[in-house]
Amino acid sequence: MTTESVVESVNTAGHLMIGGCDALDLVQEFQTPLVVYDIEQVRQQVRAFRQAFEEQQVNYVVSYASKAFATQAIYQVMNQEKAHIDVVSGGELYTAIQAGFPMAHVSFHGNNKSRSELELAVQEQVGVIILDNFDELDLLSSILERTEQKIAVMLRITPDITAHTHEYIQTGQADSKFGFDLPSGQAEAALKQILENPHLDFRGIHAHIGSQILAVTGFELLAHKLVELAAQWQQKFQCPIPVLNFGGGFGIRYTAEDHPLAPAKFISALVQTVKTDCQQQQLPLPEIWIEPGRSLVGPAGYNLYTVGSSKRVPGLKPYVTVDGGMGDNIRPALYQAEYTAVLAANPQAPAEETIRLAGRYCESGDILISELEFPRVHQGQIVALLATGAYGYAMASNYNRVPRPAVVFAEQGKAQVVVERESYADLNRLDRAYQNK
Ligand SMILES: Cc1ncc(COP(=O)(O)O)c(C=O)c1O
Ligand SMILES: N[C@@H](CCCC[NH3+])C(=O)O
Repeated sequence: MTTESVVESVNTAGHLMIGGCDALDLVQEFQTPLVVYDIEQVRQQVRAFRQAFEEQQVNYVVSYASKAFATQAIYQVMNQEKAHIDVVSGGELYTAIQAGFPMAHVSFHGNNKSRSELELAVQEQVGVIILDNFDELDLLSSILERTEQKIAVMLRITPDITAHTHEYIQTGQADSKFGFDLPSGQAEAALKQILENPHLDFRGIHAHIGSQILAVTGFELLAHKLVELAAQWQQKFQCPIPVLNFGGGFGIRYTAEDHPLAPAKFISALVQTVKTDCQQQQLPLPEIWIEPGRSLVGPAGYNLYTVGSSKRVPGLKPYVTVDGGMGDNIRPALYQAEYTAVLAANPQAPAEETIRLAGRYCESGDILISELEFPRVHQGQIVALLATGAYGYAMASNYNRVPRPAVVFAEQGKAQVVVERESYADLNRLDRAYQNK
């Protein structure tokens, strides 16, 4: 991919700017590898989705799929922007509690929620639990019976819509581990159980078709499917279906080859389909919920690295290695995900050669960008990987016993650490000597 096609904001010195801060100043202050978020950009994305719904004049919820990047600070930002969140584990839920996030605005997802996770969700009275399977339905029912509590639930169905994206991030195909199957009648059987259970308050139907989706077609198909199902169920069981939740999956631009749609395009196509179908089916218009993860935080994230060693062999594409890699961004190794990078000191510098931007981890597959047209770079220069804000830090590991980077939020020229850089001592904090005498 080419750097020329990337337009990033620069200051008068020609340096990359993130959230009004000079990227080189950020490196000076916080070192590398460093994860930086332009928080205004996050806010703008949330507002763009909300605005798109406002224009359609429907009741809606934008719920941030926090698996994309789950920290107390981002939960605070989402709350300021009136977004709900969805969590998929006790850990994310605990983080949201610590952040003071309103529990009524939390949806709890997951295909194997444990007893203790469900107990925590019930104790905290999260807004809604998205039921994924019969075992969970039984487990939750037993907890509620014992505690004599009630909770709102939605039913996640497998929509059998195959999103045009990487196989590993497809979730809506018929043979998926997520959700209740429709053709076999299992989803309907689950609904009956829910409606018969006085501890469960049925809020609606959920489905998610996949991630990094760049066209509206899948969402329109999903809208047809969920409205039809809602109409059938309402007629058969006389139950209101207050909410249709269409999940997330809205794609973003990683490279010049990606052409994502603006939130307004996705939302108007989705809402228009729901409105038309509801009218045809004589179904009252439900609340429309979405769960964007990647699209809210992805574009706003930057991974800053320092160039270390290079390997240049005549006839072979050079390896230029940075001080991070698959430990802070597993996506290239895991999904062959593509990224764009720029030189922080001069994002507009013309390309001089095609390199492989390699990571520092002991894996041949630890290549962040396998074909990057780039200026000739030297040790000590700073490279910024763009659009790393979703599923980057969130999927970070301590592979090779490398501490995870710090995370900084930059907004209006001010920068603040929101996750400290791990130290070697942090890595050893949970280790215990082996007492084998
Ligand atoms: C149920 C559900 N909702 C929302 C998301 C968020 O997806 P994305 O980050 O692509 O918007 C996912 C992940 O794919 C998901 O499984
Ligand atoms: N982790 C994936 C997305 C997972 C979506 C979860 N349902 C990615 O980086 O693209």
